[in-house]
Amino acid sequence: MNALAATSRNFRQAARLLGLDSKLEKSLLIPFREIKVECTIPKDDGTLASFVGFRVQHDNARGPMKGGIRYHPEVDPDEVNALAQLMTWKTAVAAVPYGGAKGGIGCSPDELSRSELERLTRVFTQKIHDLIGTHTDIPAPDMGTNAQTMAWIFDEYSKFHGHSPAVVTGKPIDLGGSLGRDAATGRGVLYATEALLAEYGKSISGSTFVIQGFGNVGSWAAQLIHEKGGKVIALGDVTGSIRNKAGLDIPALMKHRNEGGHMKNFHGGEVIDSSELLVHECDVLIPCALGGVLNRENAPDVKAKFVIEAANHPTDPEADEILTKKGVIVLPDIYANSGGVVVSYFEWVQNIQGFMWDEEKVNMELHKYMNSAFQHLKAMCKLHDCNLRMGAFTLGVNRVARATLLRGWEA
Ligand SMILES: NC(=O)C1=CN([C@@H]2O[C@H](COP(=O)(O)OP(=O)(O)OC[C@H]3O[C@@H](n4cnc5c(N)ncnc54)[C@H](O)[C@@H]3O)[C@@H](O)[C@H]2O)C=CC1
Ligand SMILES: O=C(O)CCC(=O)C(=O)O
Repeated sequence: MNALAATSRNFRQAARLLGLDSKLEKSLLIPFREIKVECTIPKDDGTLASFVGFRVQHDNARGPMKGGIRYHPEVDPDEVNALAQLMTWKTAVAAVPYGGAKGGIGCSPDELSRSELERLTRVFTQKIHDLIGTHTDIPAPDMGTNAQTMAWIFDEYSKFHGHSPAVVTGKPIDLGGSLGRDAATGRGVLYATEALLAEYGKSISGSTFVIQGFGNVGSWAAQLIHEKGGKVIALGDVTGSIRNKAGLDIPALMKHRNEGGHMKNFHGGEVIDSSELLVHECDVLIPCALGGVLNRENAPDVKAKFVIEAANHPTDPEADEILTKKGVIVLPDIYANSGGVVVSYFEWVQNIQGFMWDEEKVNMELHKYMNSAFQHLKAMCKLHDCNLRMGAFTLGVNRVARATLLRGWEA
């Protein structure tokens, strides 16, 4: 089942639990707007290269649409659509005043030079600049993009609309980025994991972790878990996977990666086959890379007691059922990885106010938002006698449905 079918299925299940009117259900599912643009750039060698860029704006009942931009070869319209829909429920679960959107360009960022990436980002921005905006749709980083990408979008957009730092979040600090945004998704994952483990009388320091992905989300999650005394015993990325039963030295691994080193060349761990990573023995498994990595093939072999969905849509519905039957507790993406969009909201607020918060305030507010969302999520699980995924979906969908009904449809 592809990401869109899976996300829509979860939405429909939640709509049924909430007893939503079928017409409202249909209207909430259809995206507000789908944008597809051709982006042609001259490569450094003078030849032309064409790419397809997407932005799906799913819903704006609760506020301007919000969501990242992904650069990855597997970006396709259905996936972007699913990710945009997830953003609508995620911003509602997090209780930030936004709707949902997502964008992407089908490309391999590792195979493009910095200047090619800059040209591609600027062309994409030229094609969508009149459809995004501080109070319309606010992009942010996702897989394959980063603060530099956001700086180029901000600069290109500002050529058309004047100085507009709040049109994107996840910017470099020097351009109005928020302190703490770079770490925010990983930090949110830490707070969410702490809240979940506490329900079972467990803690970070007494647990072992396996992490897939060592980019923005995975490396921050690993570092913060390591600082809290958690033992990261296996870790993998696109360059390979490693393990160390005594716990990997995460700061040393960060240094190794920052110097361009591949996983398999890191001396502090034993190389394992990447197919072993997700089924490795551990207390907590944290996928922080691609979607659909937990599926019916590997789910029966998962040994973790908890799965924290730091990636978007890492568990397909078949795997979800298998894991539930096995008694594995899955903390869903629309709550677990919401720390990024929460601090994006703080960045947007700071840009609009023209006032910068210190990092302590950012982290303290993030903690409050993550804990409050967890309490609301638990309450929905109790009310609807459902698992955490349905608890999160009913929480998010109900808030968006209420906002939609209050706004009405009169022309
Ligand atoms: N950056 C953010 O603030 C947020 C990101 N997310 C989600 O978190 C996930 C990761 O995003 P980022 O860390 O931002 O991306 P990133 O581009 O910084 O890092 C991606 C990581 O995934 C690894 N990876 C890629 N393909 C892989 C494969 N086949 N097997 C194993 N590892 C692989 C890469 O090596 C890299 O370590 C995505 O699902 C994204 O949608 C969710 C919320 C916010
Ligand atoms: O920070 C944001 O606005 C959105 C981040 C994102 O794309 C996500 O949460 O999946």
